[in-house]
Amino acid sequence: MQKLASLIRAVPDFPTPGIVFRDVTPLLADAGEFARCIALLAEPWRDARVQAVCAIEARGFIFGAALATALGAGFVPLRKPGKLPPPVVAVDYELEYARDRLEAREGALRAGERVLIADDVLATGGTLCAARALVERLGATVLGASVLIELAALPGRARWGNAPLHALLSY
Ligand SMILES: O=P(O)(O)OC[C@H]1O[C@H](OP(=O)(O)OP(=O)(O)O)[C@H](O)[C@@H]1O
Ligand SMILES: Nc1ncnc2[nH]cnc12
Repeated sequence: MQKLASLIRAVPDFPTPGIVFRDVTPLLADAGEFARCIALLAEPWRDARVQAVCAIEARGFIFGAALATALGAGFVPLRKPGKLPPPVVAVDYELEYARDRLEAREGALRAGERVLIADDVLATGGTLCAARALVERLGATVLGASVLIELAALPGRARWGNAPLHALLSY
């Protein structure tokens, strides 16, 4: 885990003063560690019969799509506004440093489909909770969430509540 963690760069005061940005691009560029990271993310969900991984644009797509492949599940992108053609279903949310909206294709998930939500970073939890609301609005069942990094000083985990939440690294 130490090698993996060493490939995540901490960048102070980005994108705004006071934020320590966790840059995962060095990890993505390391073939062995990226593959190991996906295997470790998949591990707790191997027996969960995940049918679809829903991940959040943009960095969430990288981990979510690889995780879907590792779990033998489909992949459903939850996108920023104006990227998906209509009809879409939308949910508004707040970030650590911005405000945004998530959209999914109407009918992207089947009723009761077993969904794992994936993202790179859990900070305030606004994004992950918006993703859950969107998936539920589409009629699917949220099994839990998988993130690479949890920022433990922020209230993300508390906001997510009691549903399963797996984080590989905590800062
Ligand atoms: O827990 P929260 O406070 O909601 O923050 C976490 C979200 O913030 C980042 O996304 P960002 O909007 O910066 O987009 P990007 O993936 O397009 O870089 C990150 O990838 C998560 O999706
Ligand atoms: N501190 C942070 N680093 C990287 N991505 C983030 N998304 C929200 N907060 C973040």
